[in-house]
Amino acid sequence: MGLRYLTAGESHGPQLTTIIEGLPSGMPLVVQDINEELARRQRGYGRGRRMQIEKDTVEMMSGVRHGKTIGSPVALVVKNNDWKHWTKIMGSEPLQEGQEEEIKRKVTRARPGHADLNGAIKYGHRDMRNVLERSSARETTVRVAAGAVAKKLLSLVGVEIVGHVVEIAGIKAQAASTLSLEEIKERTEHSPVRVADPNVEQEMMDAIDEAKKNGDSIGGVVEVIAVGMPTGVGSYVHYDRKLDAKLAAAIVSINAFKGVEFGIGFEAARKPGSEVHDEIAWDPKQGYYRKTNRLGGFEGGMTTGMPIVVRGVMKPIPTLYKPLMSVDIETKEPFAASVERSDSCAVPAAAVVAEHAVAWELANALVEQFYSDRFDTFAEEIKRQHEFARNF
Ligand SMILES: Cc1cc2nc3c(=O)[nH]c(=O)nc-3n(C[C@H](O)[C@H](O)[C@H](O)COP(=O)(O)O)c2cc1C
Ligand SMILES: C=C(O[C@@H]1CC(C(=O)O)=C[C@@H](OP(=O)(O)O)[C@H]1O)C(=O)O
Repeated sequence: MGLRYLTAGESHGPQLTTIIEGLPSGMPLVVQDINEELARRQRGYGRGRRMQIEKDTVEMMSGVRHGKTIGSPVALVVKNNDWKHWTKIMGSEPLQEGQEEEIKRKVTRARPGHADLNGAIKYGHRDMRNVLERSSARETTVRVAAGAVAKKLLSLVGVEIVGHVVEIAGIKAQAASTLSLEEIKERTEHSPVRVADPNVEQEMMDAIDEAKKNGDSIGGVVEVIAVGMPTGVGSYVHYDRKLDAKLAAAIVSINAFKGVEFGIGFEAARKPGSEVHDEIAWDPKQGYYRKTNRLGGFEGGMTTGMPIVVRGVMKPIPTLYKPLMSVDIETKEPFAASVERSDSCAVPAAAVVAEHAVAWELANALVEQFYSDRFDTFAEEIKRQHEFARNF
């Protein structure tokens, strides 16, 4: 038994919804736990006007009573403020005769890099709005809401997690490996680009301004660090039980993410084994540990007990105010792609999304491995695993 969640909702529809199942009963949870994370996702330099329209907050519709989970599914809703401007275009009622052209705002010129054309062909939509409404990263709002619940569970069993930006458009932050997780949290929380290295902050902001001015977009790299996971979570026995593989899928599932690495990542291809693998040591206080953490907290699909370090690369935003060429699906003529209101860089926001995507997978892995219907016994099992590993 693990956790699962679904999301529903269009970008300009009335609301986004998530239903989370499998949380142990008796876990403390309040809306503020989630709202703080939603606010973090909304901050970040480079976003378009939509973020000024929205002020994402969650309504808890089920599964929590008097500040604690009760074992039943937790349903969370985030209303779209923008919906009021889109009720005609996005309404569920059939259109009246003559209304079609007036209100539909049909999208027929696919944006290269977005889901428009493939989605239209797949589902047979002549209006690509039917695709973009759901492929939009607006959905990451409720993924963060579900991830915030996971983060809460993790914090209650001693696992802390942070996501931050390490590169934007080729501008690299100094490695944060010398900083503690707390320091990274503190430094990045008030940084407009969510970067721990203050020396590159302005340069990154300038690059975003420049891209915006040119009607272009830029991408970057985010890093998520998690500390406090017990040793031996995940498994080597089967491909679909490897926890690093699940984290990789979670990162690439985020809109516009194209690659993942753990620890020194792709650098491992260029180094001998003696400079990649982490020597094992033991001391009476902490038990086994690695002298370095180049593999980013995983061996054999299982946690080593060292910090988990996972990075993801985000491509530049596909919607360009100076659009690339495309084809109109009505006429088959070449046309500049549609321009929808858009961000020019969403890497800082995506760092928060990645943090929550990883939090979800870690919480799920703990629930699967230390399953209990009750939160108190679940938390005790995790404590026992820490002790077991320490005394092994
Ligand atoms: C936080 C966030 C904000 C995004 N904002 C935009 C945007 O404003 N305009 C856009 O075209 N794409 C935006 N994207 C990226 C698209 O959603 C994404 O490229 C698209 O769904 C196609 O999926 P793929 O790039 O993963 O193939 C955003 C992604 C994230 C994570
Ligand atoms: C709404 C969000 O991001 C959106 C993601 C997105 C896309 O194509 O992915 C396109 C833009 O939508 P809109 O045209 O409504 O401004 C972004 O604002 C959000 O992050 O909450």
